[in-house]
Amino acid sequence: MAEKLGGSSSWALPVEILEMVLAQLPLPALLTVHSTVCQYWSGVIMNPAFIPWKKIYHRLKLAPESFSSAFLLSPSRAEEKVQAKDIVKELCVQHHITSLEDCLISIIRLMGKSHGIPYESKATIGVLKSHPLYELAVAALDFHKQDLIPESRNVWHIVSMIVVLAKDMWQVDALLQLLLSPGSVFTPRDITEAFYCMSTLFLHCTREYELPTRYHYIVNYALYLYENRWTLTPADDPGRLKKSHSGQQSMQKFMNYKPKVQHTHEQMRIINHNIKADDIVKIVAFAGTGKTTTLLQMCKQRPHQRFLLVVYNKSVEEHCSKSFPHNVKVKTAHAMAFANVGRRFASIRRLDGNLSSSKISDFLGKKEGAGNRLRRAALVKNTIEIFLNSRDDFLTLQHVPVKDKDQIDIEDDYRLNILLPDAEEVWKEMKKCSPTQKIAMSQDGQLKLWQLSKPRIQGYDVIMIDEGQDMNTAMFDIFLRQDCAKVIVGDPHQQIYSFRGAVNALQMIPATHTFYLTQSFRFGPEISYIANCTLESLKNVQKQTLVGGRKQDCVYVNSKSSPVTSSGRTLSTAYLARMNITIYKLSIYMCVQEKYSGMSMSFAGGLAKYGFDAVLDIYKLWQVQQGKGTAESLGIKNKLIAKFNSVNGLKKFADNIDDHDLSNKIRMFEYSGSKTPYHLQLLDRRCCADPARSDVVFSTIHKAKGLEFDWVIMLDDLVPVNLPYRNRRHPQDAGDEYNLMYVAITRAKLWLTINSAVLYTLTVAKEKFEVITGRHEVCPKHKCIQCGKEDIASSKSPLVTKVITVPIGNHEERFRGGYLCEMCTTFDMYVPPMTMGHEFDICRLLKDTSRLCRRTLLTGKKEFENMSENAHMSLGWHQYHGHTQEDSDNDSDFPDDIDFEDPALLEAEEAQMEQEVVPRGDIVIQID
Ligand SMILES: Nc1ncnc2c1ncn2[C@@H]1O[C@H](COP(=O)(O)OP(=O)(O)OP(=O)(O)O)[C@@H](O)[C@H]1O
Repeated sequence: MAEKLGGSSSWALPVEILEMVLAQLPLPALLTVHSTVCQYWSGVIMNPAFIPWKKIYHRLKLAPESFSSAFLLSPSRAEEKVQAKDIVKELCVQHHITSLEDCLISIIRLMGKSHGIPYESKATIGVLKSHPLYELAVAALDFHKQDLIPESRNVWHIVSMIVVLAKDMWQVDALLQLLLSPGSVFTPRDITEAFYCMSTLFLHCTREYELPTRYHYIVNYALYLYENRWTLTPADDPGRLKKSHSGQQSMQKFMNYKPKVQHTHEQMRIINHNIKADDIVKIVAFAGTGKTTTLLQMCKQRPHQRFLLVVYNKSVEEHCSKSFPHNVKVKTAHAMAFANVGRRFASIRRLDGNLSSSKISDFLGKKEGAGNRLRRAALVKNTIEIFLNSRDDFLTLQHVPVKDKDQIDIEDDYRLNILLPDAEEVWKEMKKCSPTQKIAMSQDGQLKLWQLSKPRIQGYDVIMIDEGQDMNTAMFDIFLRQDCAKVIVGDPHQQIYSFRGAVNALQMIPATHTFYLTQSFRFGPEISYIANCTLESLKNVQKQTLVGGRKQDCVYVNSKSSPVTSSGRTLSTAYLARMNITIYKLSIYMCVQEKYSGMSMSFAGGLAKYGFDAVLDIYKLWQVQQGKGTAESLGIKNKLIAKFNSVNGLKKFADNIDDHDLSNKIRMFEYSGSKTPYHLQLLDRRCCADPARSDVVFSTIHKAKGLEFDWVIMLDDLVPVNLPYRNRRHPQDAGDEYNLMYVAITRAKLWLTINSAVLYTLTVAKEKFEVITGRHEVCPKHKCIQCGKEDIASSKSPLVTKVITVPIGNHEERFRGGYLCEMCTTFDMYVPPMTMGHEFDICRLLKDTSRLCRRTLLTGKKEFENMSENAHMSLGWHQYHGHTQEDSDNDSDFPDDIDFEDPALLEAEEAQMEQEVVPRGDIVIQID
C-alpha cells in the first residue's frame, strides 16, 4: 500500500488533493501516523509551506523554546531555525500586537492583511450574513474605520471580529461551519489555517500579555471538533467486513457501516498502537474522555492476546467484567493480594480493613519516656502506613514522620529510639498470621506482603492498570517487575488520595510511549472551559487543553432554576462538598423544606457509608455524660465511643490521634445537639432513594469520584491553597485540594453551579465574567452597574460590556451582573458587587486582571491609558466594599460554617435574582 501511494507510482494522488485531505487532520496524527505511510506523504507533511500556522501553533503550545522553520516570516526564511515563540513574537511586533490594549484590534488587522483576498467575495459574504454576529461585527468594523482599522474591509476582518465578539464556542463553531459550506470560496485548508493563526496569536497574547484564556480556548475547541468529524473507526467485530460480499458490495458495506462509537484521533492512535512485550504505555486521560472505551477497543482488536485489567474497586471490576471481551481478565489489586496473601489471615479472622490507633496504643502499652500514648500510637500508625505504601523491604527511619499533626518537629532521638522500634514491633505482630496476634493484618498490609514476595504474574501478554494515579508505590513496584507489556491509564489531576499513600505513578512511570485523551464526552464547552481553567491556573497545565463534546451545557446557573429536560424529567442534581459536615447540614435543611418534599433524595454510595450511626452514639454518650444512663443501657454500639465518659473526652482523643473522621462525627452531633435522633431519622426516612434514580444526591467530592450527574452544585467549602482562601492547616495537601475542585467540576454533565473557590480560580485565568454585546440590547431602563449612569444607550460605540451574574454555591453568595457604560468599561478594576461575603478578595484578584484588552475595541480610544488609580477611585469603584487592605490580609481563612438557616433572606434575593441570571452556555436541554 505504502509503495503504491509513493511519488513514483501512478497511484500517487496529486499534491494539491493530498494536501487538501491531510490539512483537515490533527497535527499529532499527521506526524505520527500519516507521515509514516510513505516518503511522498512524509515529504508533503514536512514541507514548511504546508499548514505553517497549524505547525507553529502546536510548537508554541507544546515547546515554545523548540526550533522551527521560519516560514511564517517569509518564504525566503523557510530554512532558518528560530525558536517557535520568537517567530510569533517577531510577527506580532511587525503587526503591533505588542500590548494587551492593542492585541485584539491588531489581530483583526493582521488577519485582514495576511489572509485577505483583496475583494469581498459576494458568495462568502453572503454565507457569513447568516451568522448571528455578522451585523454587529460589521458595525464594529465601521466604527473603527476612521482610526484603528482604516484598511479596506475584507472577509477575514469580519471573520476575526466575529471570533473576538463570540460569546461562546458555538458561535465560533457556527462560523467555521458557514465558511466551510458550499457557498464559500475558501478551501478547508485556508479556513483552518486562518483559525490556527488566530489561535496562535490568542495563545501568544495570553502568555505574554495576560489576554483572558477564553479567546484561545473557544477557537481551539472549535478546531478540535472540526478535525475530529471523522476517523476510520475499527469495526466492532473485526471479522465482520471480511466475511461479507467481495468487490463492490464489500466497499458498499464498508461505506454504510456505522460504528456505535466514532473514536477520536487520539483514541485511534492508542487503539492502533502496536504493543510490544517491553512497552510501557502511559495514557493520560482527562475525566470522561473514554479511557474505558479505548481500552475495550484495544482488547477487542487483539483477540489472540491475553490481557489483565487491574481496576480500583469491586464495582468497577463487576462492570468491566461484563463489558470486556473474553480475552480480558478483570481484577482489583486487593483481590490479587488477597488470593496470594490475605486469604491466610482471613481464614483465622485476622484480616481487617485499616490499622487503628487505639489498637496500636493498647498493644504498645505504657513506656517510660515515650510521652503521650495516643500521640505515640498515631505516629506509629503513620510510620507503618508510609512503609506499607512504599517499595522498601524494611522499615527504616525514613518512614518515620518528621513532624506531628500540628506540624511540630519530632526530635530525631524520639523517632529513632521510640517510634521506629515501636513500628517494627507492630509490623512484626501484624505479620504473625496467628489466631492470637493482637493487631490484624490490614488491606494495605496484605498488598505490601505480596509485593515483598516479589511476585511474577503469569499468563498475560499485557497488563493494564486503570486509575493509575491512585496506585500506591507497592502496587507500582509489582507492576513494573512484570515481563509482559504494560499499559497504565489514569488522570493525574484526579488523584485525591495522596494522604493514603497514592503516589501518582503516572508521573513516575518510565513510559516508552505516552498518549493523551483530552476530549471529554461528559460535558460541553462551558463546563470543560471551567475545568480547563482550573488545570491551567492552579496546576499549570499548558500543553494539553481539555475540551468537551458537541453537547449544550451551561454554567453560572441559579440553583432556583429547577431544570427539567425536554422529556419532562427533572435533572438529577448533586450537591457536592469538601466536608461531610457541609453535606450533613444541607441535607437536613433540605429535608425539612416544603419545596423539596416532592423530590426523591439520597446520599451517593448509600446513607450507611456516611457513618451516621456513630453520630447517634455520640449523642448517647452525651446522655451518659448527663447521667441519663450507661453506655450499655443506652445501647452505644461503637466500642470506642462506649469507652468514654464525656463528649469532650472523646473530642480530645480524636484530636490527639488526628482522627478526622471521628472529629467530623462530633461536629455533626454538635450541630444537631438535642435534635440529633430527629435529624438522623429524617435523613433515614427522606434520603433512602436509589442514588442512580433520585432527583437530589448529596455527596462529598471523594465519594462522587467516578460518578456523574446532570447538574452539579458545588457547595462553598473548598479550600484552594495560594488563593485567598488558604488551607493553612494542611499546606502539603495543595495538590489534592486543586484536584478535588477539578473532580467536582468534571462530575457535571449539563449544568454546573460553581462555588467561590472556582470563582477565584477563574479570575486567575483572567476570566472577567463579561461578554461584549450590541448596544441595541440596552434599553433606557438599564443603568450602568458601576456608576449608576442612566444613558448607556447613548454612547457612540455599537458595542457594550455586559457583566454576567454569577450565582455561587448553594445560593448564599452572588456576583451581580448588568451593563457597564462607556466610561466604566475603560476601568481595569471594576468589581461587580456581591450580595454577601468576600468582596475584597475578589477585588484584589480582579484588580490584577485587566479589561484593557477590550478597551480599545469597545471605545475606539486610547486616551485612558495613563489614568491614575486615584482617578478611578474618585469615580467611585470603591463604593462596593468597605474593607481596607489590612482587613483583607486578616481575612483570608475560609469560614468553617456556612449558615443555611436564613432561608427568608435568601428567598427574597432569589426571587429578584431569577430575573437577572444570564447563564453562560445554552439553557435548552435535550436528553434522549
Ligand atoms: N469517541 C467517542 N465518541 C462518543 N462518545 C464516546 C466516545 N468514546 C467514549 N464515549 C462515551 O463517553 C462515555 C464515557 O466513556 P468511558 O466510560 O469509556 O470514559 P472513562 O474515561 O472511562 O470515564 P471515567 O472518567 O468516568 O472513568 C461513555 O458513554 C462512552 O460511550
